[in-house]
Amino acid sequence: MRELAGLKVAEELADFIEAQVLPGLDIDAGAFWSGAADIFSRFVPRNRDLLQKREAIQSKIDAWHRENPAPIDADAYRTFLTDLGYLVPEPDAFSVNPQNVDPELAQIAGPQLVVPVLNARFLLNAANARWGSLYDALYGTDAIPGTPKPGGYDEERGAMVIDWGRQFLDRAVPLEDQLWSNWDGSEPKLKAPAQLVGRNGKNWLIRHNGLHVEIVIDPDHPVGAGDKAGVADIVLESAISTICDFEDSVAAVDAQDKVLGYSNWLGLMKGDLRETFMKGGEEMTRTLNPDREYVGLDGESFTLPGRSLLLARNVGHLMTTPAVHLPDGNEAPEGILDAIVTATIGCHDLKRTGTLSNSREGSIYLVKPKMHGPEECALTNDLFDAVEDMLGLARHTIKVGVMDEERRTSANLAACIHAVRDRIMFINTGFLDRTGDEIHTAMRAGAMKRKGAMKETPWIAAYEDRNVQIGLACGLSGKAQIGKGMWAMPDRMADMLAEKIGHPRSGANTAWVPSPTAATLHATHYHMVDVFARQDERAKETIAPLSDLLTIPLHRGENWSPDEIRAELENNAQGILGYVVRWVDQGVGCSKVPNIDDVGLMEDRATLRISSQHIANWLEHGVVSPEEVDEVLVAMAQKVDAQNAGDPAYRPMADNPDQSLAFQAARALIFEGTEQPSGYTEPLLHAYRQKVKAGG
Ligand SMILES: CC(=O)SCCNC(=O)CCNC(=O)[C@H](O)C(C)(C)COP(=O)(O)OP(=O)(O)OC[C@H]1O[C@@H](n2cnc3c(N)ncnc32)[C@H](O)[C@@H]1OP(=O)(O)O
Ligand SMILES: O=CC(=O)O
Ligand SMILES: [Mg+2]
Repeated sequence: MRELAGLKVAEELADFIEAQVLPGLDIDAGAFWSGAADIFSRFVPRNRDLLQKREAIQSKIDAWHRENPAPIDADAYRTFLTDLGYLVPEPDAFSVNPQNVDPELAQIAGPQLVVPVLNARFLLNAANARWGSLYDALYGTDAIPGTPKPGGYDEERGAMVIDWGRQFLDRAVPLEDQLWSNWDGSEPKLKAPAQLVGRNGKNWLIRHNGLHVEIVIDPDHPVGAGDKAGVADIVLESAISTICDFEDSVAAVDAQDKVLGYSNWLGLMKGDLRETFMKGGEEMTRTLNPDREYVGLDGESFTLPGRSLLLARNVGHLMTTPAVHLPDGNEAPEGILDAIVTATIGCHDLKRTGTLSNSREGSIYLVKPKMHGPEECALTNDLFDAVEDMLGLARHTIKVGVMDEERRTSANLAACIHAVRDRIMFINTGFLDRTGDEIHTAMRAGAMKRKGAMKETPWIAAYEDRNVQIGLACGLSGKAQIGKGMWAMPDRMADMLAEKIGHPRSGANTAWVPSPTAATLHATHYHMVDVFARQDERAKETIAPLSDLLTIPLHRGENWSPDEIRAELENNAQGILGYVVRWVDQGVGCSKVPNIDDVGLMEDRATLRISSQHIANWLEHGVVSPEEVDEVLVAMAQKVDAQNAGDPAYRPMADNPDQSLAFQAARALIFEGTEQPSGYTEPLLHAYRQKVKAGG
């Protein structure tokens, strides 16, 4: 550790900041560390107090439920929450006022991709996923029934893809007097002629609902050769923005991990990130795509962004990091370090020290997760003020995306938005964490419904509705995003196409997707729905009642059979083990884990929070016994071992669960679940991963 302005900073972090981050920024190392030390000294006590407040509130809620067993008296419960300060007064009517927000967030409705920041190969892919091949996305997934026949291009499937693509164009950008399938490749006469905006060589560029569609003409291409208009592909503007995630999709437990994440973010902000890897037996190097060149119909050249607008999701207020120790010897809050370092790195984009630019409007975009209520949002706001002062940035250069994913934030959403009203770039419903917090907050109220049934309960409908309605009432439309959550079945693209259109229909101008392919397919939805018109309609609605939001999803006399209980338990246990084993043993923070029906599910720390809290809740209320849980964990460990048999780096758990740190971590997440702060999984995951890294 190096002593810097009273802080003890891990060597690799100190070296990274001084040798790679600060050069080019006109910030002197001494000033940086004293600025950082000053921010820690000002914000650490407040951060700690707010964490203590979380615990104090939770223990009072626990006690109330013990004294007021279900059925819950809704009025008494609400009075209790008000007296507790859990519910705060609504602010007077106001409108948010962020300045210099890029159009990708304020004006364009389209998909938002999320990508783990520790994986440079995926990160580059994500940044480049601004544009995606619709033909590839359809051909290679279940969006089209069946699978490609092996042995080269499957013409029959190709024909289905082409047909799908033409029908999409007919719906999104119809021709005046014919179907796109009859088009001969001459200048397309669109029903709305102004939608035809330019050319790239022979390709045609169309703009609809703020999104571009490029019709690729290449008669020499195998697909274009068989097409009477020579169409080789339809390329869609897809991942309009991308969240580079330092939080729930990564396993970052020490200075080494943090520096890897920060250095990838630096590569993105400077535009020089590159990664070389083997794919299909060949070495390939991936870099960031340049912007795209077009010629307008008036003959004037113009460019369009070649890359997704990039945001960094910092960690929340809870965790501390061994990368920096405070003068009192304690670890520093990781969220404060993230704010300082990711914003400093963002200055490379503002100063254009590299070749490519991210924010054309000169903003730095940081997403803040897992905040509980307005005081915690105010902490973030003041912290970002302090970071701006330290870096000499104009006030509100750093924008914030507020994840509405904790119950105290949903219940006080207008006040939360008010706390960051001049820097807000989005609110969104992180329904996965939010479900975890729903269970944890009401842990002592009774046994929860099964996980699947939870989606049909009043609280979640009210949560989704209120997020849009309150966002609109606070004036977010046209200024910031109102977003929806993740599609967590990365291989189920047909289902996604059928269901996720519900997000733009709900008035959301973005929704999360797990992969570039999903981004391209989800982009088609924003051609079907005019989101801003939907927002105008929804702005007239009455806001869904808080009482629905506060209705706890308790089991109500459903007569679960032993088989149903077992199935629920097995499903949760398998998901936990399948995810935790890769996190703890291999440092993989986001995985596709097959569920009991062999559907690959995206698992991250938020889905783990739900599964572990759910079993903890059933244990607490005697729906399952500790012995049953232990027995199921061992049985599921065998299953997970079998699922990973092809991975040479995998360490089996079932033969000797007592010796497997991964198995022990999974078990602790359940058996110590009621005691974990807000039901979060990161304290235990970090502790076990650190043991593995230490050679344990
Ligand atoms: C509740 C929440 O907080 S949700 C937010 C956190 N979740 C996420 O960030 C999800 C991000 N997604 C992922 O990490 C991955 O898609 C997973 C883990 C779900 C699946 O990963 P895999 O099993 O490796 O995916 P799969 O084999 O289907 O595809 C891999 C290919 O897709 C690409 N890919 C997959 N996901 C992404 C992504 N999010 N961004 C960019 N590229 C991606 C990879 O680059 C790779 O392509 P390449 O070989 O050309 O590099
Ligand atoms: O972060 C997203 C969530 O659903 O949780
Ligand atoms: Mg979350």
